[in-house]
Amino acid sequence: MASSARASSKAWSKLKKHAMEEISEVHLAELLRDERRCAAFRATLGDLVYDYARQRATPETLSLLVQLADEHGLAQKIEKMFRGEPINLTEDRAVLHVALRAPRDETVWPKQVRLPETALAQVHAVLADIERFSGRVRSGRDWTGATGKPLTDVVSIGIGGSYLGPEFVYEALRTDPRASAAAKGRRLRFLANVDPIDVHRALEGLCPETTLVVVVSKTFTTAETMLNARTLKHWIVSALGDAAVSKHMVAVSTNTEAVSAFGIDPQQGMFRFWDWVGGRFSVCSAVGLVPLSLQYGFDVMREFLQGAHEIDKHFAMERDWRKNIPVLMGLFGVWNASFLGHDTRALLPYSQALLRFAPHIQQVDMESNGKGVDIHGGPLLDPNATGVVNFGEPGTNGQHSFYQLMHQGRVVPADFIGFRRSQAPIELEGEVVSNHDELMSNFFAQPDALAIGKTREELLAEGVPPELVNHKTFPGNRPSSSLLCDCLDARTVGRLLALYEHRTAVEGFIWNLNSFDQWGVELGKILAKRVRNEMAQRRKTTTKEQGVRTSAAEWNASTRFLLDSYFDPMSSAGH
Ligand SMILES: O=P(O)(O)OC[C@H]1O[C@H](O)[C@H](O)[C@@H](O)[C@@H]1O
Repeated sequence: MASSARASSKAWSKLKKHAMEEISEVHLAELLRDERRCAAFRATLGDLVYDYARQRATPETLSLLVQLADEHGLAQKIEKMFRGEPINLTEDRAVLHVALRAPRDETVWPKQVRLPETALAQVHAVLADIERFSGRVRSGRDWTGATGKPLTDVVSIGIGGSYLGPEFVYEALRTDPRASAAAKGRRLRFLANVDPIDVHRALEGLCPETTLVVVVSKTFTTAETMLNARTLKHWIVSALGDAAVSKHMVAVSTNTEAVSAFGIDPQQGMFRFWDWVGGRFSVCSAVGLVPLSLQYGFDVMREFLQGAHEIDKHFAMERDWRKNIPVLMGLFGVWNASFLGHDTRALLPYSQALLRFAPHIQQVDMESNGKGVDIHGGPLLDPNATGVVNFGEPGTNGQHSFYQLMHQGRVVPADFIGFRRSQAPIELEGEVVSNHDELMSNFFAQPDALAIGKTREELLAEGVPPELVNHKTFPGNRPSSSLLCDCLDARTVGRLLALYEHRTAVEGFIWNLNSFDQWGVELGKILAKRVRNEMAQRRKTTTKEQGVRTSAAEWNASTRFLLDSYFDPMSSAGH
């Protein structure tokens, strides 16, 4: 497929040529002087603005990217996803996270993108359970701890997709006035890492009597999560006895048997999701909805789902790709990686509340598109460009950290995200602007500094000493997009999530890879199991008298040395 897709994709070769012969010759400073282009290079959806005038692209580039999307069957691929066809071929699974946030009556959609009725029924049955359960716990009366005290604190155990998204949403809403009022008197903690330090931190200041533990794991076999779950079970049981588990622990999973074997009654304390929800796309399932509804109440979370759904609808229904925001984001992602050769990109939200957005999108994107073969196991369409390195940090913090490299070092395409209003405004008398306006001044300035830069001539005209001119030159021509929304409320958090989920899907569809499996995480797990077995063995047999048994021969010399040194620092002395 890979080579034939490339051969049959006229747009691919045209884009290569266009990038080399035309785009390499134009500078963003020049492109930004074209008012008509600037006016055309933006898309809006309600209060949300996506401005891509600072992409290194001309109207010709955009036409070719649209052609590329069509040649790669983007519309058909999106349709298959919404209809629930098993597009995750290696696992023979549908990819239906969009059903998690669709209203119950969403079957009125055109049939090309009609979500399966059974999925919608399943989703809404679980949502009703979550609404009921979270209401009971939050009431402080209807579901209490084993000693009758209200469960005011929640520890959500989970890792990867069962952690990153919920934590991003938790942080994003922590300072939203409505969500924070609803969370009054409640605490939500996340326990992800198997590092015992994380247990210590998650439990700091908590008391078993008032704590509810939510064990979140799609498979209910993930080593880290299960050890942490056993650790907290022990914490609860040793304080309150075995019977307390049914009041203090619930599970979110697809694996009923394992939940039951762990000691949680699936009838009473399990919230289901399904194999058609990928871990990193599961925030809108019970994975996020259980802990977040406990913290912020179901009504707030309903708005979050509505926000995500708005984008889903726009993504599925807007067939003019020039107006479809997630499609544009994906097309520029492909353009920057495959045609302009940038293998890194930055996510720069100008909101401290989005501090965990980049880590979540890192998983969404890098676990999805960091692949070595195409969807059929053949060579990749673009072996150099799939799997972009994503990183990010809220502005303005990042400006005082890694922006130096972005301005004068490597070219890192960036997404700037800003808001018209702050979640928590401050206006000081005597200051020229509000604190939020101060923040946003940077949101508007940085993309231009990256795009336009500063020339030698300008510097010399300003009287910069000649020996400093080279140091102070900014080459510019560094691409970015700007997303501007009203305010970071639950609805907008949902919209941001869906935009970035779909960006990844669009890129995967164009690159023709499977964005929905993750075989690359398996080998490390298998090796860790072997090491664990060896460790258990050694801990058993190592005594003072016997000394440390040396590592089994199955390890290479380096691993053998490191293992020996871990067990006995003296063994590495002299090396
Ligand atoms: O939800 P779980 O089954 O515990 O899986 C947790 C995580 O671990 C796996 O290794 C995958 O890399 C992730 O995609 C997944 O989200």
